[in-house]
Amino acid sequence: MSGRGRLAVIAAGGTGGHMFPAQALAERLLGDGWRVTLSTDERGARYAGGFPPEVAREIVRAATTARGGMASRLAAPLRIGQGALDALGAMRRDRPAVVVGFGGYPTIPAMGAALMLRIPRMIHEQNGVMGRVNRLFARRVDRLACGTWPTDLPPGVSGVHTGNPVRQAVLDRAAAPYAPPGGGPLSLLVIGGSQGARVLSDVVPAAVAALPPDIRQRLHVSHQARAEDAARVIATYAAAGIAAEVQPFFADVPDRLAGAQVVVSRAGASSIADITVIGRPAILIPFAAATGDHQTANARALAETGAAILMPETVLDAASLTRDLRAILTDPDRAAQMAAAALSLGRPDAAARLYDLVTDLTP
Ligand SMILES: CC(=O)N[C@H]1[C@@H](OP(=O)(O)OP(=O)(O)OC[C@H]2O[C@@H](n3ccc(=O)[nH]c3=O)[C@H](O)[C@@H]2O)O[C@H](CO)[C@@H](O)[C@@H]1O
Repeated sequence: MSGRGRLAVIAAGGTGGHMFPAQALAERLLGDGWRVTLSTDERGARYAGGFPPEVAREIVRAATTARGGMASRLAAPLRIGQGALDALGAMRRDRPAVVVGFGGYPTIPAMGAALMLRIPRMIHEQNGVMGRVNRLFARRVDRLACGTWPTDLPPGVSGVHTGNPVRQAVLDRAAAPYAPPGGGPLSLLVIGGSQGARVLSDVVPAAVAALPPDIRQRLHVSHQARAEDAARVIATYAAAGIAAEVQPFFADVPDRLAGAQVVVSRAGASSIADITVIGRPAILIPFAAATGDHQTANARALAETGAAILMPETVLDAASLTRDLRAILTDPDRAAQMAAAALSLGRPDAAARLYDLVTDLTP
């Protein structure tokens, strides 16, 4: 095994969008004999439940200067500095062979410490527009791996396209045969990223309730909704006689994706990676306020190949969504073509490519 017990520190934080690709690389490294430490903050640790238990956790102090009230913004540099000291101490002690950052403020301490100690370093950018922290380190790393092609790489910086790595549970369903919508049961999956999306709870149940009765009667909806939105989502589906499961986070999304005839989703990088690796038709509603509108950039490739319908939030309403859902659910040929187009964009080898970059850096 080429890892031979060497240590890789994986730094990720903020949302699941950073944590899930990090998990995919961690799974791969462990499988090849590496030891892995996850460096994150308390918020990031909430999304680390799926990491293999062999992965050690290093919870660092972290903060953001981009959000929050004035007092927390002013205190942020101090907290980041404390976090960097935590990370520096841990790295002096453990001497990792490589540090890989996946973006988010909690990666600043680990990436900064690796820079100071001249430990080989790499970042992975998931989106079509770079995140702030990855941009900060883009010139100070040995490799920049890209999930898609960022439109705003800093001048003189070149990236390596790896795709966005997906978790093993997604790989286990990769290219699972698609059952186009026919006369039998129909399944719709609604996901709003790792935190759920209020707008999907505002619009999707009403759109589904307006589908023709013969579709509604055969439909099962899995709808991820924030806890505060769940009651009204459940009530709308129930009033329309639609079988629906509503949860704040589905732990078995790969299975639900594999079983879906159509998916309504935000256009976060991992959601798109999952949809394309398994290969399902999608209606994508990018989060308009994402940094640099990167979700629209993420969704564009799917829309351009006919894998997905891209519906900007500005034009989103229940009637448009009903129209598009109906178009897919009543046209098996089109649905099958969309599923095949999605699959053609999937990168099931992304974790392996990322892993190859790690081993290149650590001969
Ligand atoms: C609001 C926001 O700024 N989101 C950003 C965040 O993504 P965010 O954390 O929202 O989500 P992503 O779409 O990248 O990933 C969500 C992951 O959670 C999974 N899932 C989702 C719902 C569920 O019930 N169960 C489940 O397992 C999805 O299948 C996917 O694997 O980081 C991403 C990567 O930098 C960005 O592209 C997103 O724009």
